[in-house]
Amino acid sequence: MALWARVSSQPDSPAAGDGGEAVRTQGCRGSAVRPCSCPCLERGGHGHPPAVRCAVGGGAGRHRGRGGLGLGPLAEPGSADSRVPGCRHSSRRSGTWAGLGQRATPLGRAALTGPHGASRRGCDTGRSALAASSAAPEPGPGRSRAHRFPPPASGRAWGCRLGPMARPALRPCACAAGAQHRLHREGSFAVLSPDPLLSSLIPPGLLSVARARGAWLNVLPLASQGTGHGKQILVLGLDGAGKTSVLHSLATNRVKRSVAPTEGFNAICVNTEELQMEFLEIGGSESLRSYWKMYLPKVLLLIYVVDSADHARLPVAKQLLHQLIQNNSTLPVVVLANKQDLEGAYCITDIHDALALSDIGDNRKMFLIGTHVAEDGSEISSNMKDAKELITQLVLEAQ
Ligand SMILES: Nc1nc2c(ncn2[C@@H]2O[C@H](COP(=O)(O)OP(=O)(O)OP(=O)(O)O)[C@@H](O)[C@H]2O)c(=O)[nH]1
Ligand SMILES: [Mg+2]
Repeated sequence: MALWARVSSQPDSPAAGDGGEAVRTQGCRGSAVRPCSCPCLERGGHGHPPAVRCAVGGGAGRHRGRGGLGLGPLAEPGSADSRVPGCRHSSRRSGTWAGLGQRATPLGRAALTGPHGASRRGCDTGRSALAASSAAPEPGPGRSRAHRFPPPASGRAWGCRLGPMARPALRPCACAAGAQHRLHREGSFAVLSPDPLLSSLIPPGLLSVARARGAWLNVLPLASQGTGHGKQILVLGLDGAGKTSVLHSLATNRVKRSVAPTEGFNAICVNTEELQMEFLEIGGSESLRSYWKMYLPKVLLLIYVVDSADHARLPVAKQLLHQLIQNNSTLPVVVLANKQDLEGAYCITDIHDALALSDIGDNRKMFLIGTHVAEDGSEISSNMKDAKELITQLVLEAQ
């Protein structure tokens, strides 16, 4: 049961679709909805931050039964919904996901959507549904250290992989970009990069860290039509949050869980119909976090992944996120509340509160999306597709 949220953004959000088929939404709105009494929040107790507006998405339209938490002026304000007395709602749809509108308020903005359809019972419902559908075991404490990328998927997003752990010697890359590649030998590992632009993403310090750890780095190539002008997206979050797993899944459209921590970084190129995007994940372990901020000025978008079930470290995740973006008031941020399949996972409302997203979302586009990478090999879930589409739209808008 996907959960997504727009925490705040500009009124001319890309999430605001053209309407199209109707998406039933209902909800409530107010400058200080505390606690919320809308159907999506039956679990109660959490309330909303001041000026948060909530709305529950209906089951029609392209949501296909997903629920979500939309925070921010996703769409133009809508009309009052007579089905929920005293509530207003609005909805617009763009592509495969719908945005819930809001009115800007001085303190913050938000629109929450809960699970759609008959069982509109709040985040717990969504979580248990996910847990029931997940056949994958929870990650064990000792993950393999061998960090491997999946094999090329339809020759598009994946293709080049070099490094001493995988292949002892450099050899010509057989990926689509072929001869465009420049090989860089860095001590015991190799970085393969299709063009100087992508190469420039890699900080020398990070290369050293990776070399010291004997890690092998992956810079996946642009597609053959690559222009060298990708749209960089930074992917950050604490170690174990699921960054690599999410990226694998976004790139291949198949669920592929990572089995080992990222010792340096991963750069992955994802092509959509509209554009080519370069995702750069920097590992979340403590020693790598100092590199995070180096990239913020260079990127169009920040994706911040949190482990929704790792309650103990949410304060750390919050602190790091706030520190990261405190000096950048306009960088769009997409927070992925990952591992929604786990029984103990916080729903996105709780994640919103735990990360204090209303404190950092006033002037920027900010989204909160519940994701999970549950069943290896299966097609990615609809909320992951939504996330991909949202990211694409944000990047397009940021250009
Ligand atoms: N249950 C569950 N496990 C997940 C999910 N996403 C990732 N995992 C598991 O969580 C562990 C960490 O995933 P990674 O993708 O390596 O996390 P990461 O954020 O890249 O971690 P670092 O590279 O160390 O910063 C792995 O065992 C994954 O299989 C998810 O949605 N649900
Ligand atoms: Mg990783």
